[in-house]
Amino acid sequence: MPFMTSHSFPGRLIVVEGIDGSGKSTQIELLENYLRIKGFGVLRNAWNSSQEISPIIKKAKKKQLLTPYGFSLLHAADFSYRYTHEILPALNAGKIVLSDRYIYTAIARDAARGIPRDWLVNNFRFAIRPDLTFFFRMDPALAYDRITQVRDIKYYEAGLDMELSMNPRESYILFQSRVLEGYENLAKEHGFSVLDGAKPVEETQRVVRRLVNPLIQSLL
Ligand SMILES: Nc1ncnc2c1ncn2[C@@H]1O[C@H](COP(=O)(O)OP(=O)(O)O)[C@@H](O)[C@H]1O
Ligand SMILES: Cc1cn([C@H]2C[C@H](O)[C@@H](COP(=O)(O)OP(=O)(O)O)O2)c(=O)[nH]c1=O
Repeated sequence: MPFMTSHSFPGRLIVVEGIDGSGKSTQIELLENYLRIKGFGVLRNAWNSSQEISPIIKKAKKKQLLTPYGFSLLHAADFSYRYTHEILPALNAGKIVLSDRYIYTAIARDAARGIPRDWLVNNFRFAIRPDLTFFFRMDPALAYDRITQVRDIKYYEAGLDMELSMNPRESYILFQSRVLEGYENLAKEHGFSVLDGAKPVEETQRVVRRLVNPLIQSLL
């Protein structure tokens, strides 16, 4: 069964992927502003953000109740809820959906926790192929330094549950290097638009807009 068929909705699905700290939120916010100013209908949609499921994930995090499988299924439930009730309706209405992370996050990140990749891919067989996927490639050490300039690193984003190292920086680099490997394989398989997350924000956003423009001309 072909994995992730392309879609025939009038809208466009644009995805940003990359490890924590690679610049996804920064770029997607700039792109959203750019598109809204040009008069496009835009829906920005983030990983782990549904009203229905993300509170459960938050509670489970606090108590560290679940295993990687448990969290992977909760994140998949959150995604399928948003996909059905937010993403598809927006695409059907001819909107541009900006997805801050997509199923690739689960495949790369949960596989880095030892979950079989085929099982993960199978959980998301229903999802359509995005029209454009940006992957902000980033050295984990640089990403760590960026994040910790503005906030503390999160327990799970550093992979501290994996007991790779007691040192948060070392753990982050080891865990996110595994996630990065997962992304590199997906980038080849799915033809991601790979950008250098270490480049200046404005330079990257210029490239992002240059790649998005041809995709949305017919929506004008
Ligand atoms: N190209 C860049 N150069 C320098 N700092 C950046 C760049 N892009 C983002 N940042 C900063 O790095 C931090 C993480 O960026 P963010 O967009 O939140 O990453 P992500 O959403 O991928 O976790 C933020 O403080 C942000 O301001
Ligand atoms: C909170 C938690 C997350 N995870 C997994 C789920 C996610 O794939 C990954 C990242 O967790 P986290 O960064 O907290 O989740 P999110 O960014 O989706 O809000 O860690 C566990 O395996 N066990 C846990 O207890």
